[in-house]
Amino acid sequence: MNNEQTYLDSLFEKYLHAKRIFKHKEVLRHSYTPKELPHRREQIETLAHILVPVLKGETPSNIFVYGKTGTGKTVTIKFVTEELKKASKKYSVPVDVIYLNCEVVDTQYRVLANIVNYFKHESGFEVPLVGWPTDEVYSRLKEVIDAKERFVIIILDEIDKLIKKNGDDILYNLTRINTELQNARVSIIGISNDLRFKEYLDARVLSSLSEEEVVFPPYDASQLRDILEQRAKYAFNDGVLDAAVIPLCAALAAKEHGDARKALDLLRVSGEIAEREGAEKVLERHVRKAQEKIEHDTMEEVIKTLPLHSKLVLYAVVVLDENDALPANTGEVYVVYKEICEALDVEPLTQRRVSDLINELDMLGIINAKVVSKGRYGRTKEIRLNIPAFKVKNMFRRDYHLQSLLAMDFLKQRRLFA
Ligand SMILES: Nc1ncnc2c1ncn2[C@@H]1O[C@H](COP(=O)(O)OP(=O)(O)OP(=O)(O)O)[C@@H](O)[C@H]1O
Repeated sequence: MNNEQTYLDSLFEKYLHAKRIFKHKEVLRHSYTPKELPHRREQIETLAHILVPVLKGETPSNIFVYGKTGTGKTVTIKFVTEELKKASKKYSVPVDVIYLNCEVVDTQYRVLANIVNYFKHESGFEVPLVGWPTDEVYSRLKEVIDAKERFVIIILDEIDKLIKKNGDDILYNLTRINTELQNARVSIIGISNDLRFKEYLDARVLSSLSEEEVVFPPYDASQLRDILEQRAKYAFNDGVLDAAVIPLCAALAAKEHGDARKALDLLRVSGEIAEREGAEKVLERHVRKAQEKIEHDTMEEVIKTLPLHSKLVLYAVVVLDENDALPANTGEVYVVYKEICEALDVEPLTQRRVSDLINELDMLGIINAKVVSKGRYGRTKEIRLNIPAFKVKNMFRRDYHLQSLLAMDFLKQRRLFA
């Protein structure tokens, strides 16, 4: 009882008196827009040069922006368009900037409706997010935009998601819209981290979207270090970061195609781990732990969102692993997969489809499916699990279908390998 009391007395004390690691943690969040963007001067200048005609009352070119994930495309475009808005006030040129993330706003209808609704305070009406004929929303859009002389810049972030799902009609319409307007002028900025997406565009649409192209190359380790240092100044208390921390976060993120988001996540999570431990300083070992945690969380997210049959195939691999039967070939995985389907009363897919799902799991890095030559017996796949089986099972515990398999202790019931 006494011990318990002492423990409870200090439950909050130890956290209360722990040295505070963060000064302003929100500075490390994705939603924060920094005031300076190290190593993006060239892209900022190029964009400013393309957009400056607005201030002289001329229509700027459409822009296609591309580069790998975490290379600062979104933050830079937001930064430059924000500056443009400030400058436009000085020169009394009305400019509206509409930012749409096409991962969320993912149909032609929604894009058009969101643009119409951006002006709702001015126009006094709103389009429902479903239900109207698309043509009608498009007519409304022209009407509200053209209500006065102005420049409207429409930013379509993750534009590839929209086009792959719906085709390029929307871009065809939006890039031609100026011919149908009297007063307003529209420019499009499309952002993508998938270059191949250009193949989805009709040649005419592509040439109007890419009147100007701006490329965002990946950051190297030393550039990432500068970015982290600049953010860390505001985010952490003085002297709490060990000298090795920022270089390590930068080096780890540079290994993965120079992703600034990854570098910032590593730094933030390292700080959080140190804080939870009640440590005085963030050290190299906190970064290592942070990396493990982030990898685990990302994998968990990927596994959680797999379609049912991919989960069942993965579960079959886990069963084989727990029975020391890995590496296995596709046929062996298929046998266990079919048993699992039977136990769940789910119609199994064909072995061919399952073989495709195995390839997908391999591409996601969850399993490893290596093709090996078996001499005159031809080629076969050797399938292994890339994550410890118990971790996959822990992730599955929150899944409705797999919960029931775990509950019936399918692994033990299975006598084939016992
Ligand atoms: N030069 C920079 N200076 C400071 N922070 C940066 C810089 N570049 C990127 N960041 C930060 O890195 C994170 C990722 O940047 P951003 O979202 O702009 O990348 P992106 O290229 O649009 O990625 P995605 O294609 O995945 O959307 C953000 O938190 C952003 O603030």
